Amino acid sequence: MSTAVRVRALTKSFGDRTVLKGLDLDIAPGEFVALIGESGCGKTTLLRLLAGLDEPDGGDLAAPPERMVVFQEHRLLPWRPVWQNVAVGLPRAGAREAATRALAEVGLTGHADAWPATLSGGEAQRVALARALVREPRLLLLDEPFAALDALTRIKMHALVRRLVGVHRPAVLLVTHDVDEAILLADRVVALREGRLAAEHRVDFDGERNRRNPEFEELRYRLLAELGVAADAELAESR
Ligand SMILES: Nc1ncnc2c1ncn2[C@@H]1O[C@H](COP(=O)(O)OP(=O)(O)OP(=O)(O)O)[C@@H](O)[C@H]1O
Repeated sequence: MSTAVRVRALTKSFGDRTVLKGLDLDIAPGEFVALIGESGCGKTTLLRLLAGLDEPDGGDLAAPPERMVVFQEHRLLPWRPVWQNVAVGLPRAGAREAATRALAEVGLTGHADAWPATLSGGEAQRVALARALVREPRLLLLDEPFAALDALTRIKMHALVRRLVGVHRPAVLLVTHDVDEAILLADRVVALREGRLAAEHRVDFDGERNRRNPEFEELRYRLLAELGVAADAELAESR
């Protein structure tokens, strides 16, 4: 089987704190994997290694060079209009057309000449998504890209990302601490705990993929149990 991402026995420490302790992970071409885990467990550390932004201490890591990252904050250049933010780094010939197409895909056709500062948080994240997808990456790395958005915008972004990923078919690693988000979006959910993958589940429900499906609820509680927070979640929800 071909893989987009292949990670074996990956280790990473910061000072005397070992964050990744021999982690294995494969992602197939076009597969959408969500990585969940408690705050500080090393999710962003893994994503940064896959993005080539940091070096592992040990183990093997193979990821395609055609990779793009969308972060929690949009990281747009404030001194460039929206279309130039999308086109940044593209060959000059055809850059405007490519940016225009990408902005249309994320529903921002009318905003090509706007300045980033005039965008809402959700719009800015859609520009960041357009900037990533316009390059047709083989690997799309999403580091909690919806965490700073309000709940209604987040719902819309979930639908948009699912649609766009279905069209462009990159391999995706979504880092999130939101179990529901992971189950709603991913083909496979993996849980990181104490430096290793503690669990993984394929999301292939018989019924529809929404919170009303009992299969959704069952997987959600199983994942919360595997993360060690199921009892806390039940307590919080019974209030
Ligand atoms: N550059 C760094 N220098 C020192 N320590 C770091 C560095 N980057 C991460 N760490 C530490 O590594 C651990 C894992 O951090 P990481 O950001 O990967 O966690 P996370 O699972 O993404 O957390 P969160 O969900 O809160 O974003 C934390 O204890 C963090 O303080």
